[in-house]
Amino acid sequence: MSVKINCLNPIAKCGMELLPDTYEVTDNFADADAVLVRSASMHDLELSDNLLAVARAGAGVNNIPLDKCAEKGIVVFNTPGANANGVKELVVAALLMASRDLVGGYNWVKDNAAEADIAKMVEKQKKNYAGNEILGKKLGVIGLGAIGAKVANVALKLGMQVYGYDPYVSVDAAWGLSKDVKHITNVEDIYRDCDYITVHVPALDSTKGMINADAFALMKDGVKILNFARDVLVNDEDMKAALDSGKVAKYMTDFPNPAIAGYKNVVAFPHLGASTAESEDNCAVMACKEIKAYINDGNIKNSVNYPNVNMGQCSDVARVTICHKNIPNMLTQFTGVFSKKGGNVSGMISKAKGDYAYSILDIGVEPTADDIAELSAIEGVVKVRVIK
Ligand SMILES: NC(=O)C1=CN([C@@H]2O[C@H](COP(=O)(O)OP(=O)(O)OC[C@H]3O[C@@H](n4cnc5c(N)ncnc54)[C@H](O)[C@@H]3O)[C@@H](O)[C@H]2O)C=CC1
Ligand SMILES: O=C(O)C(=O)COP(=O)(O)O
Repeated sequence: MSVKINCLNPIAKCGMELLPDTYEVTDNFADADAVLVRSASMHDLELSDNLLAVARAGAGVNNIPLDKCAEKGIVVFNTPGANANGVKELVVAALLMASRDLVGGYNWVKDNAAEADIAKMVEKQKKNYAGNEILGKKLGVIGLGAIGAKVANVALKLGMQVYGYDPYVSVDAAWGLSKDVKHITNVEDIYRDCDYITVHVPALDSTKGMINADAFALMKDGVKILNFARDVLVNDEDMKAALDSGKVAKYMTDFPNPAIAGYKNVVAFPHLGASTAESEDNCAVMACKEIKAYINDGNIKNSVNYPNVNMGQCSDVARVTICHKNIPNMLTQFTGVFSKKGGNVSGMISKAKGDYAYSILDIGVEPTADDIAELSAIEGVVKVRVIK
């Protein structure tokens, strides 16, 4: 079995090295069985019928057409938490940079580096770059997933009072969260009370533009906003008005766009959150393991559009996997294809996620082309694969 992998972004070598020798890298997207991607947008790409899987080496999947992939039986993975520490550390830097005018001070020194009496000038100039401390200040964290929980915990260690809001927090993330984070159930309490607000939610229809004029109206004057999640979470025009009025003292973001890049009191970075050697390695390793487990054994871990399913390795004659719609009466139809010719189904697992489901069947007979055609013809079946 030869498997063709296409990388839409560079993927760290230590991940690629985990792929077996039977895998080869292709530059041709249309030819690929599996795709590895970071932030490259896939929305305008034609998805071929042979494409089985996409692994996003990272967290956010807003660059991938998830529904279109599900409809074509393309399983999309991400790498939960693999770059969270990288982002957390950059957010800590941003918290400090929002408080001390490191950028202004640094630029002043650079501009005056040739002055012979610079050491003397510094003592006169420094008042222009004075700031405040974060100790004792209130930080609101919106979204307590892999990144938000880490940011909340480290901010407590830096002496901040931390307010956390996440109505859908996972059990894992909640376990990792310090009990000293104040549990907020109405996001407006964060807007009203906090000196710093940081957002760590995915870009969804429900979160787009959430930081807008209504939210600013509730906030303290001089609030500092940190956005290391996605630019679309913030309404740019409302942000510019809030910066103009002084409602927002600083907007720290990893997502510059033409509307806010270069705007007064905006400090923007070129999407650096996950750009550390450690995060890139962690994401690549997790993504490549996910692809290998799916392509070689049909097992799904960390998918965002199909359910997680693990049936280990096949010890019977053959394994057939089926991506299908989450509708009644599918399993009896699947087993029927094999049982009517005396084929024993020795193992079966089926799980659903939203409108889609995924089933694995281990069987005691070699499936024929007719069997596969029969399975594929069942209404609601999206993709059938013979693994072994
Ligand atoms: N700057 C960068 O380089 C990076 C940015 N990101 C961005 O950060 C986001 C978060 O990443 P992770 O923490 O790893 O993801 P995660 O999936 O672990 O956490 C997201 C959290 O947001 C919560 N959430 C969803 N809707 C919400 C709402 N309306 N209000 C409050 N909470 C809500 C979820 O319940 C979940 O706990 C990603 O989706 C991505 O957009 C992620 C990694 C790197
Ligand atoms: O993981 C994420 O959501 C990120 O934003 C990181 O993006 P990147 O892999 O650095 O292009």
